[in-house]
Amino acid sequence: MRRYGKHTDEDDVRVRPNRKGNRPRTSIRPKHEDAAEGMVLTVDRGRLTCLVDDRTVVAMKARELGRKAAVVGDRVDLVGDLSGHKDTLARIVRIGERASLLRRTADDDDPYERVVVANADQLAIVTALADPEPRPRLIDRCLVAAYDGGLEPLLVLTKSDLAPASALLDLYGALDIPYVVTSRDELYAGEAANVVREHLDDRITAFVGHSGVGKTTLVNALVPEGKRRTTGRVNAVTGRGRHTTTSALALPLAGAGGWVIDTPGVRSFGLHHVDPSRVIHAFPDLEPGMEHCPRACSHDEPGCALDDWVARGHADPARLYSLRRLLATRERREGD
Ligand SMILES: Nc1nc2c(ncn2[C@@H]2O[C@H](COP(=O)(O)OP(=O)(O)OP(=O)(O)O)[C@@H](O)[C@H]2O)c(=O)[nH]1
Ligand SMILES: [Zn+2]
Repeated sequence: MRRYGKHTDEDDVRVRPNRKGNRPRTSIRPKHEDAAEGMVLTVDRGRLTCLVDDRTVVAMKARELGRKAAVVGDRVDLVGDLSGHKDTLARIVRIGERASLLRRTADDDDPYERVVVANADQLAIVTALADPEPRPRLIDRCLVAAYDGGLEPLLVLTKSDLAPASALLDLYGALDIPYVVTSRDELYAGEAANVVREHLDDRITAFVGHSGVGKTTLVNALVPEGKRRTTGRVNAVTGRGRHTTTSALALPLAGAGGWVIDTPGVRSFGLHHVDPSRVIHAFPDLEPGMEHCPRACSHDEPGCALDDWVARGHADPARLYSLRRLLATRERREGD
C-alpha cells in the first residue's frame, strides 16, 4: 500500500493503482457493527452532510476518530439518528480508505494542508479562454495536484466565444489530457452540458477553477434543477453570504450515475505537500528512464538520465519538457 507523506495525519490513503482498483476499505476493525454507510456531500463548520441510502443525514465526527477529518467524497460509517429529520445529528465512526485525495495547501510556504476532495476519479480543471485570462501556471499546478492525488485530469475550456482554444491546447498537447471546449451559445443551448457529461458518466469528478471562469454555471447545467447550488445570496438568518462556497459540495449528475463535486474558486493552488515521484508516476513513458538518474535527482539538472532517455528515442522530448514544466510549478512564483 502506498502511503501519503509525513505532512499528513491521514494514515490510510493510497493512490488508486488502476481504474478498477479495490473498493475502499476501512482500516480499523469494526466496532459499531450496526453502522450505516454514507458518503460525505459537504462540510460546514464541523457539521457533515452525508448521503445515507437516499436520505440526507447531518452528522458530526465521533470523538474516537481523533484528529482525523472526514472530507467531501469520503465514504463513512455512521451511527445514531439516521432518520435525516430536522435537528437530528448522527455520528461518523469510521472513514473508509481513500482511493484518491485531492489536496492543496493555501500557499507553498504554509505546510497546513487543506484537503479538498476524497475519492474523486477525475479532476476537471475549468479555465476560461478569456475574462479572466487563462493562467497556464495555475492549470499546471492543478495538474500536479491531480497526478499527486491519483485523479485523472480533464481540461474544461470555457468562453470559447471570447477567444480561441488553440494556443492553450498546443501547450497541453504533449500531455494528452482529455479536454472539452464550451461557449456561451453551447451553454444556453444545453450542448455544453452534453459534451462535458460524456466525460463524467458514472465517475466522480471534482471541478476546480479560478473564480469567474464559469464553473458554477457549468456545474448547475449538469445537475438536476432542485440540487443546483445557489450563489451570491445572503442567508437571512445567519447573515452570511455564499457560505457554502467555503466547502466543496457533491452533487448528483443529472440523468446518469456519477457525481460532480463543486469546489470554491481558487486563486492559488499550493503544492507544499506534493511528492515528485507521484507526479512522475503519471508519465509511464519517462518513468523507466529514471533508473540511471543520480540519487535524489530533481530531473531538471545536468546528469539527469532523462535527457539521454529521450535522446535515444524512448520518449517524446515534448513529454520531458512538459514533465519539467510541471515539476517546476512546485516552486512558488509571484501571482501563483
Ligand atoms: N462569454 C461567456 N460567458 C460565460 C460563459 N460561461 C459562463 N460565463 C459567464 O461568466 C461569469 C462567471 O460565471 P460563474 O459560473 O459565476 O463563474 P465561477 O467560475 O463559478 O465563479 P465563482 O462563482 O466566483 O467561483 C458569469 O457572468 C457567466 O454568465 C461562456 O461560455 N461564455
Ligand atoms: Zn533525473
